[in-house]
Amino acid sequence: MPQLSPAFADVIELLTILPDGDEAAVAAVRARDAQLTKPAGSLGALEGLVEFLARWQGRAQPRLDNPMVTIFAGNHGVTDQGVSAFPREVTAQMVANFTNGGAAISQICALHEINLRVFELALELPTGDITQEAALDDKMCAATIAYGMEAIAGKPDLICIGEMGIGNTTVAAALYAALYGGTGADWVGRGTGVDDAGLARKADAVDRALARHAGELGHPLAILARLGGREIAAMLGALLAARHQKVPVIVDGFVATSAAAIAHAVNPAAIDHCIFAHVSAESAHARALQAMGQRGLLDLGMRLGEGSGAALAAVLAKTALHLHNNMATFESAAVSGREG
Ligand SMILES: O=C(O)c1ccc[n+]([C@@H]2O[C@H](COP(=O)([O-])O)[C@@H](O)[C@H]2O)c1
Ligand SMILES: Cc1cc2nc[nH]c2cc1C
Repeated sequence: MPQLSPAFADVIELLTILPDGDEAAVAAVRARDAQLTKPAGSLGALEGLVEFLARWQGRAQPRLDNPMVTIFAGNHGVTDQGVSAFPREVTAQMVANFTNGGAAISQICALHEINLRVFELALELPTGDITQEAALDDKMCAATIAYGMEAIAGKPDLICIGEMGIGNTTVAAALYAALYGGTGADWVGRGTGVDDAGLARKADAVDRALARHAGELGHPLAILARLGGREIAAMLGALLAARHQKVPVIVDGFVATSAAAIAHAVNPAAIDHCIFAHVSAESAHARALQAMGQRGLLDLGMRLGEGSGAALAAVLAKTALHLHNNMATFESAAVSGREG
C-alpha cells in the first residue's frame, strides 16, 4: 500500500481522537419522555431524534435555536465525459438561485426558519477529470477539508450537510466503487436525469477512473483526492468539525453520504454523530448506506441534493423536540398511567 501523504496528518488525527456522546444527557431525555402523555415508544423515530440531539449536543435539554443547512458547491472535470444531463455552468447558476431564494432548499429553509449557508468552492476551477488525472492533489484536498470546517462557524446547534455540483453523482459513484468494490454499473444512477446512453457513459467513466488510479487507492483519503471533489472534501471537513464542536449532523443524499463514507472507512466511529436524512432515488444510495450499517430516516423518492432531504429531516427533528419540550406529563394533565 502506498504511504498516505503527510498532508493528511491533521485530518487523520481528527478522525481518530473523537469525543464520545453524552449518555447522561440521553438518560435525562428518556426520563422526561417516559412522563409525557403518550404510550412509551409511540412517537417512534421522533423519540430517537431527541435522544440524538441530546447525545451529540451534550445537553440534557437539547436545543434547536440555530439549525443550519450548509451547501458546498464544486465543479468537476469529469463532466467532459458527458456524464450529466445538465451543463457545468448550472452549478454557479444554482448557487445564485440558492442565495436569491428561488431554489427548493431556499424555500424549505425560509418556511421552517432554518439558516442556509452556501460555500462556493472555486467553481471556475473544476477538479481534474478523474478518467485522466487526480481530482485534487493531496495538499489541495487536505486544505479543502480544512476549509469545510468553517461550516460550524456561527455555532449552529444542528448542521445539515448538502451539496451542489454538476457531475458529482459520477464522482460519488467512483468513491463508493473504490471503497466497497464492484464496477461503475453497480454504483451509477441517473443523477439529474441522464438517458440510457448517459448512464452507460457514467459507468464507463467510473471504470476508467478506477483503472487509471489503481494502485493509488490504498487509503480512503487517497481515494478522496484521486476520485473525489472539492465539495465532498469540504463536507468531510464540516462533518469532522461538527463532531469536535458538539454539533449533531444530518447528512443529505447520495453525494453527501459519500463524504461520510470516507470518514467511516477511516474510522467507523467517526460518523456516530451523523444521521442519514433519507434514501435517495439515486439507485445505489441504499447500498451505500447498507455498506456503512446505516438507514435513511425518510424515503420520499427525492433525488435533488442541495441539502433538501436533510432539511426535511431537520423539520422532523424540530417537531420532535417541540413535542418533547411542550407536551404535558401524565401528572400535570391528570391522565392515568399504564395499568399494572
Ligand atoms: O444527493 C442525491 O441524492 C442526488 C441525486 C441526484 C442528483 N443530485 C444532484 O444533482 C447534481 C448531480 O447530478 P449529475 O447528474 O450532474 O451527476 C448535484 O447538484 C446533486 O446535488 C443529488
Ligand atoms: C436545476 C438543478 C438544481 C439542482 N440542485 C441540486 N442539483 C441540481 C441540479 C440541477 C440541474
